[in-house]
Amino acid sequence: MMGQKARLHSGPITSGYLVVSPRWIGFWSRSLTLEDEKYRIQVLAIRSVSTTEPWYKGIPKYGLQLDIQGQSSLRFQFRSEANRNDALRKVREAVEQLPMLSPPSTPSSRSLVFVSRSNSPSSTPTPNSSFSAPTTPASPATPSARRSSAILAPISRTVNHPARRKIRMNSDLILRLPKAVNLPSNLFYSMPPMHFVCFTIGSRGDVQPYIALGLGLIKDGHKVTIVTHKEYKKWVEDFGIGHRTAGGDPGQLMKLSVENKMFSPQFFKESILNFRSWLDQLLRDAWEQCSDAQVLLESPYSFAGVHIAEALSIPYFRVCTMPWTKTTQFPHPFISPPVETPKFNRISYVLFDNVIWAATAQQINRWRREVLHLEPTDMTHSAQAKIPIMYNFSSSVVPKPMDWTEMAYPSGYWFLDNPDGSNWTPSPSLLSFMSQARTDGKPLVYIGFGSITVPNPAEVTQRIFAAVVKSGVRAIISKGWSARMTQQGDLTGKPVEVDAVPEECHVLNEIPHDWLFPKVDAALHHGGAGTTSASLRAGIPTLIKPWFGDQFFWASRVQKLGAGLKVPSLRVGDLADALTRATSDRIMKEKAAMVGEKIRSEDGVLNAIQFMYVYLPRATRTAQHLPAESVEVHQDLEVATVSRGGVEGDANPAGLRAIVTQYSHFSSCKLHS
Ligand SMILES: CC(C)[C@@H](C)/C=C/[C@@H](C)[C@H]1CC[C@H]2C3=CC=C4C[C@@H](O[C@@H]5O[C@H](CO)[C@@H](O)[C@H](O)[C@H]5O)CC[C@]4(C)[C@H]3CC[C@]12C
Ligand SMILES: O=c1ccn([C@@H]2O[C@H](COP(=O)(O)OP(=O)(O)O)[C@@H](O)[C@H]2O)c(=O)[nH]1
Repeated sequence: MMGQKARLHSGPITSGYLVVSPRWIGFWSRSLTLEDEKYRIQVLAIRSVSTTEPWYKGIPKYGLQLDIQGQSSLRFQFRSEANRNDALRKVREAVEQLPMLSPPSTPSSRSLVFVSRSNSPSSTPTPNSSFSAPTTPASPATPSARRSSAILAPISRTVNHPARRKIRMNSDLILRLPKAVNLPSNLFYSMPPMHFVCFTIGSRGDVQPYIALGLGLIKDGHKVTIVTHKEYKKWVEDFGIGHRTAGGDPGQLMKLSVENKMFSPQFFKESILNFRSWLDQLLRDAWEQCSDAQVLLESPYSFAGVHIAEALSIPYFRVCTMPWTKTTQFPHPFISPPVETPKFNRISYVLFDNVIWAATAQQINRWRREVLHLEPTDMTHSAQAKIPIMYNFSSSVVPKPMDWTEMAYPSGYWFLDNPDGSNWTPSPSLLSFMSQARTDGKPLVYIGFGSITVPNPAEVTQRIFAAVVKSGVRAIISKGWSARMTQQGDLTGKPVEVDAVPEECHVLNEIPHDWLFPKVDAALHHGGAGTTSASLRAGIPTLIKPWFGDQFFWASRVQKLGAGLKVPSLRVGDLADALTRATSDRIMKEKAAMVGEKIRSEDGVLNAIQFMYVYLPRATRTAQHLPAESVEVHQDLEVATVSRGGVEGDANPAGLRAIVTQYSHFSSCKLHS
């Protein structure tokens, strides 16, 4: 289908085709070298469309700008004013007509509307004219009433319902099915029991999300094992999840990451000098501990999983707490660029992948040859575009970049409530401190830096005390992993001694954030993905003093959301100013509360499980290793609208059977009551 030729300015200028349909605006550009550029924008998300000045003075180029909710604007360039005006008109018509459209239509009626070379547009827009979408946007789909058109995006969770039927579809059928489009909005999947193995390294924040996901998978009948540091064994097993050991001492990994700016020459010098043997051991342990997996999930910086999945020919999904797929929207979280430009942002991911691969390729290929009995590989093997990756963060915090494909899926956060077990209870002294703060009419805040092994904990603690007193708040202060330093002395081995704790502060080691954060007025922390998600979910202003890695990214996000601030330093004045602002700025409080409401409305764990079921075939390099019957389709009989042969109809088994018969000629499949 040809659309209107246009050029897109999104970093590199790319030539391609712009197509407008009643619900979607599409642009794609075929690349001879790099990957194609594909954009698919919901008309619903268009906030305004306007003409723009020619980009190159003197050369007759005609510009069109799309302002998109939550995203950077897209600017197109057309060869002629007529083409530009025609595109403007088509987009305007689509935006105006959207509210009048019937509920999501069937594929047969949703034919694409071309931006044709009309020479006599009905209303010739004047140059620089602009058009804004109606202020009352069409009612956005609520989480449980997914629009059928959203099926083009990864499947989202629908309401669970006891009265549902099962259709077993075997792997042949799944793999030969056309891309499932326009399925009834109440369909969701489950599958026969399988052994999911999750391989991750790092801090608590790298493990806790997998426990949350694991509990969801176990609830759906699966077996789950988390392969990670020995330090987390009891914690994981207390949740009824299997644990196997790999990765060595996480404290050493964090120390390396905190003391040496991630991705800096010093970082690589230190890691190459002291972590080569660590990597060899990690690879050996990973193969031993993951060899009975039927589905393998991995944090991308654990290195081994993608190769193990190839050796076992099993489905493989990446999981990440931070953006890891290249985009023009923001730089790689481990690379703090001097300036953020679309082009540099995109290049930062390529740079990161290439440098990490160059540093590890020799060891990985030796391991592939000697242990996995696989041929050596190269960068293309683990190219992100081919691997489904789930991001356990919310699109309300990080809107999905338009240059991410459907294989990059922000599922929503994977929250683990009662992370310290259901027997945890607050101490009487803590409850008394919190009650006194309320009695005294003082704001109550949390301060803690999680798994950061703070280099000089005693000095940092004194500064925090001084800032709390100066700002007039009451503070619950968590020592977190810096408590490790207190026992072992600081980085120089010098014992850490802390002066008397002021009455405005209550110090503890760790505390479940899901319990505490809804009870305080603000949180000041290091910006770990998990801690950030916890304070945002609680709807309280989030103050972030970043130390390394993705924490700078999260600090930028909360600031852009208006739901918090990046704290520039640990100077007493900066800390006190931030605490005062967060506990007094009404607008920040309101924005934080709005973000919290959106996050609480999502179910990231179930969205992720649904994504894996839908994309299982594509996550498998060779499909024959899928289980004989891999997917069951559940139909919520009471609520679903069933498309029968392309016609919306009532929910009933006959309708469901219609769906099945549409595909049954591919292979045998049964309808279970
Ligand atoms: C030996 C090789 C030549 C050399 C290249 C290998 C070096 C490795 C030791 C390091 C290479 C990549 C590093 C890491 C990557 C990512 C990590 C995630 C991080 O977890 C995050 O902690 C944050 C702070 O709390 C938090 O914001 C976020 O939510 C967490 O996901 C922890 C460190 C690390 C695992 C890091 C460790 C060193 C290697 C693996
Ligand atoms: O005292 C604590 C410290 C951490 N957490 C939780 O543990 C996870 C830590 O994840 P994060 O990504 O912040 O990384 P880390 O703390 O490991 O650096 C988050 O969900 C926190 O909410 C908690 O509940 N209480």
